[in-house]
Amino acid sequence: MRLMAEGLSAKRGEDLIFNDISFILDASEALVVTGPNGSGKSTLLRVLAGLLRPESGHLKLENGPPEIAHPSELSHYLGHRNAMKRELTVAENLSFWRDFMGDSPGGRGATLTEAVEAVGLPDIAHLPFGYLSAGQQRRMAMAKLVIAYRPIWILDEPTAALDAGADRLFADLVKAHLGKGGIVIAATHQPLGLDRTKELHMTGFEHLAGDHWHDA
Ligand SMILES: Nc1ncnc2c1ncn2[C@@H]1O[C@H](COP(=O)(O)OP(=O)(O)OP(=O)(O)O)[C@@H](O)[C@H]1O
Repeated sequence: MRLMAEGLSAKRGEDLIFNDISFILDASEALVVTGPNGSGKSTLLRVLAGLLRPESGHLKLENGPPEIAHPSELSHYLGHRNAMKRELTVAENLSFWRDFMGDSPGGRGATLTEAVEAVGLPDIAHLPFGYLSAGQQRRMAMAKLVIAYRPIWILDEPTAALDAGADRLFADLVKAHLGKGGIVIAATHQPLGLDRTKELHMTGFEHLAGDHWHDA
């Protein structure tokens, strides 16, 4: 599978936030999007997730499932907010997401037990989401990534509120996903602990895109 962004630009209100962004990601590749506050990282991720229409340019998928009209149909999007109902239990929230998202062709999501174990919190799925600490809430939001199978993960500041242990756990989840041929695009101010990533540095109109492979 190959995900290609060609000449993307996006507006917020009347303002052009970024212009002419292109990249190519093959299976097992990660793109880390960096840049100062307000440079357009979240806006770009929302475009990639199909939540915001680009002003110009397009996204293309090569060698993907034939029935897919837009790459967003194969994507998980984890935004700044966790998108979980505070009044429902963790188990109810995750079950909702599993049923709502369904699995993309070519894979199967984890069971509820496997998903909460994957984020290191096997014993609190019966609690209302609102009872959890900020870090526990973020970890449970990550469990959404594995409870329904999606080959493309789009992650906005995924490790905000996480402690060092959860950082490592998250890096392991991402590595496992890449190891199975997944694609990851993550906006972050902190290193994700990945060995090799492509990097896109956003600076408003003057962004630097390229194959900057980093060794950890
Ligand atoms: N809904 C909106 N309406 C109008 N302008 C917006 C909207 N959302 C974001 N913007 C503007 O778009 C620009 C880019 O914002 P964006 O959230 O994409 O930046 P970012 O790089 O993700 O920032 P941060 O590192 O602070 O999360 C900012 O100038 C912001 O004020």
